[in-house]
Amino acid sequence: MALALSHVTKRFGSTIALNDISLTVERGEFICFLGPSGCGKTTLLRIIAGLELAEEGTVMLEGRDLSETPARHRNFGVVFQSYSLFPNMTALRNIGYGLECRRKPRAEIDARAAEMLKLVELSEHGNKLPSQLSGGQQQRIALARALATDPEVLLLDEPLSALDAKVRESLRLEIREVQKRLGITTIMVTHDQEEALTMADRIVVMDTGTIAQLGTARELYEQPTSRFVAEFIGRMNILPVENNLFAGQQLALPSDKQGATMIGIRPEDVRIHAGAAPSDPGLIPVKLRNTIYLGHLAHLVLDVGDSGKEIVAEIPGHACKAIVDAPHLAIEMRPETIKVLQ
Ligand SMILES: Nc1ncnc2c1ncn2[C@@H]1O[C@H](COP(=O)(O)OP(=O)(O)OP(=O)(O)O)[C@@H](O)[C@H]1O
Repeated sequence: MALALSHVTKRFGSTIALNDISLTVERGEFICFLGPSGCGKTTLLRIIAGLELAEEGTVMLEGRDLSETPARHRNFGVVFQSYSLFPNMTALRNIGYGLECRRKPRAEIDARAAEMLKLVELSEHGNKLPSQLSGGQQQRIALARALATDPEVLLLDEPLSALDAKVRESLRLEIREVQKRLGITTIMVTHDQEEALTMADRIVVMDTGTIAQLGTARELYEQPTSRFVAEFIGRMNILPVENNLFAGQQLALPSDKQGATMIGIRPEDVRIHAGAAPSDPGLIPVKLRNTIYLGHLAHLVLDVGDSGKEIVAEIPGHACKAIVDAPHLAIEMRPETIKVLQ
């Protein structure tokens, strides 16, 4: 294990920014802290970086307690949201700056800066000033600068959020590729679930200073343990259940899910039966309120009987017409697709 946080707590006045956070990060792993604004993800990253002090708890790197180690001696590479490059220095000098501070020989600095520039595929831009580079290029220089000192851990604080969507998407893949090639342990803060899902080995979903759930993208999507996570990762229909009944219909809940009061079902798991007789057992009659056609797929907004509840179903775009034209519609919720939530 590379990094171990145990019982980290941080308050700002009466605000508890972090409440008893414990987690471990494996060597070479890419971890994302994901959560809504104010949940504490930046504070946690800053505590790991040594830019903020935890009131309680410890941060250990490879078994060493970092509590007494100031930020500049932690050998972490950090990239912030704003590129924070020195505007009067060329890309190459920006990259080599950390090595200059460490008083490395000039030849070593130049060679390393050129190597890092190549790594982020900007070799032909080394002599440009930041103002002569695009936002995406500046952020790649910032990444190269963070990596130049050969840090033990790379910390990324919303590094892509200032960039437009297209650049962001290509940089996601590029950062991930560089991270994998170097095998560097990396922690990234983001509030963008898609970013976390596409980049991270494991995701720490945070909610008001606590860890709501920690897992791979697939675990979080397929087995969310709470409503918060279920709604934060992907789309989820949240439905109230009483005595295994939903909207007056008996649900076929498996034995370990009996007694649930709230269930979730993903739109793509809601099965539509077009033309089904309303009384078919196991089916719940619905009425189509709205169709959102997105080309390869469509979202159907369905009213469940007279219950006042709605369910969103996702279907392939080509199946849309038959459903819209059907005289009766019903949905089926297969037990294995139903998630019990708290
Ligand atoms: N320096 C500070 N002084 C006072 N309160 C702070 C300070 N820094 C953070 N907070 C509070 O601590 C909580 C966690 O803040 P933090 O910046 O870590 O959240 P975040 O999840 O990174 O949010 P965002 O996505 O908006 O950056 C918030 O309630 C915030 O207002």
